[in-house]
Amino acid sequence: MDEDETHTIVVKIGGRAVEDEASLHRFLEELSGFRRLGGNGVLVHGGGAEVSRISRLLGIEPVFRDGLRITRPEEIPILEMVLAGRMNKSLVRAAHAAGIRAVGLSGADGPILVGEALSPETRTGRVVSTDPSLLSLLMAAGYFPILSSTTMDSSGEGLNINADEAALAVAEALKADALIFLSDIPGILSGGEVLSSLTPEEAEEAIARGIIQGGMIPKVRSSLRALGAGVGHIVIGQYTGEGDLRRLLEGKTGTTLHT
Ligand SMILES: Nc1ncnc2c1ncn2[C@@H]1O[C@H](COP(=O)(O)OP(=O)(O)O)[C@@H](O)[C@H]1O
Ligand SMILES: CC(=O)N[C@@H](CCC(=O)OP(=O)(O)O)C(=O)O
Repeated sequence: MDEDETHTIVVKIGGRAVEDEASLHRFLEELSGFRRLGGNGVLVHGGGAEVSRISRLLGIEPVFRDGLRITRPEEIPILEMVLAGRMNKSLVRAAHAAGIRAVGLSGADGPILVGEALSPETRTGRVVSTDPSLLSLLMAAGYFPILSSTTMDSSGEGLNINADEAALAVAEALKADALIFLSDIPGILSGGEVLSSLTPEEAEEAIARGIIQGGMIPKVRSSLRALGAGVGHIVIGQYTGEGDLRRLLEGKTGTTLHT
């Protein structure tokens, strides 16, 4: 990034990527450097695997369809405890340790994200409105927002939004220059190889053929919507070591989605 350019990036970090403490620390150090050069951004995090682990301890067997948790009302407090609580606060602490003035939020703060349930039987939702003004206010004051995807509907009832979809909504609302999905895989895999780029047509075909499955489906669908919304650069990949953030932003690693 040139020193006179201001870039706004949205990074979505998946739950399993957060658990790799050494990589997380290196990523936050590089993010801190990006901010010192004048870059802005928001970190949206997941944590679905940890939610499932705690749910099972409490006797609730998680149910997923096409990578989305089919959320029952009794799972909302667990989601809020794990995502808006433990995951969010541990990321905020790790970011401060890397020199980032982080502020932890959930989608319901502001509210940044308001959703609606996919059907009357579930508390899994889709985003219906995004207000980025709280995020912009914090960024303008030098803070770095770290956002969990838990939120609410228009009557204040808790709602579970997939973190990939929350990241898409934020990237769209902020008109971000780039949307980066950091996961536990180096990109979209086909036959064991990372695909360096993918068009919307190729992505839909890969979903239809079962090459893209489970948690990769919401990531790819959110990427395709971000492409349609004019987000400049969309990449799915992994952070393993110093320089990966720059390489992901330059499309030199991971899978870049393009038209
Ligand atoms: N074609 C594919 N390429 C890479 N990963 C895939 C693919 N299809 C399914 N996956 C699965 O998607 C997972 C990433 O999604 P998810 O578990 O939701 O991660 P995150 O927590 O980062 O959002 C990978 O670990 C992998 O198991
Ligand atoms: C509706 C839905 O699926 N919500 C997700 C929210 C967390 C998430 O997306 O976590 P990862 O990014 O780590 O997968 C869930 O309940 O698991």
